[in-house]
Amino acid sequence: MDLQNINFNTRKWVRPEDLNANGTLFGGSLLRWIDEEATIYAILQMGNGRVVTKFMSEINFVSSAQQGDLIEMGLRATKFGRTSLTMRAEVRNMVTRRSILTIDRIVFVNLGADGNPAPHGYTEITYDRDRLPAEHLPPVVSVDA
Ligand SMILES: CCCCCCCCCCCCCCCC(=O)SCCNC(=O)CCNC(=O)[C@H](O)C(C)(C)COP(=O)(O)OP(=O)(O)OC[C@H]1O[C@@H](n2cnc3c(N)ncnc32)[C@H](O)[C@@H]1OP(=O)(O)O
Repeated sequence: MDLQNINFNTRKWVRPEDLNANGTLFGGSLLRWIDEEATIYAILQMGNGRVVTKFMSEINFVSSAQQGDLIEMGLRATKFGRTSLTMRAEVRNMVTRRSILTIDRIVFVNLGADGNPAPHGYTEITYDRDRLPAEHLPPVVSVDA
């Protein structure tokens, strides 16, 4: 994976409650963190609080992390579709830079107020917060409700 262009933003300290029975970082904790990080990234890129995870390619748990390790999560948009955004993810040890996890493709879909895919209108990455929504959105109203 080309790491040159990945931005590493959020850092985490591996705590006792994040460990599995082997005493290393629990994969479920890692996936929860990366999913949240990726969702925020998708909101920032597509300028909409109403986005959903559509697809994740295979997850490679490259190496484990130990209690007390500092890790950092990196994401980069790789494709702007009409209603979707594809990104790649990498988690690494902040000190040694050893790779911990990679996901080649995470796809998010931008939704309209009706809960259906809607064009987001973007084709380029923003490195700023210019697309960040200013307000929370009401929940999607289902026509079946
Ligand atoms: C004060 C400030 C406030 C700021 C504001 C903050 C708000 C803070 C909000 C927090 C927000 C939390 C967000 C939580 C994030 C979840 O937890 S999401 C939960 C898990 N995900 C889900 O529940 C999604 C369930 N799936 C679905 O609802 C439907 O599949 C979807 C997403 C509506 C898509 O439906 P669909 O029929 O597949 O749609 P379709 O038009 O065929 O495809 C749409 C796009 O997806 C692509 N696609 C479809 N299938 C695939 C596939 N298998 N692989 C790759 N791409 C695919 C298509 O190519 C298309 O892309 P484009 O070519 O348009 O770019």
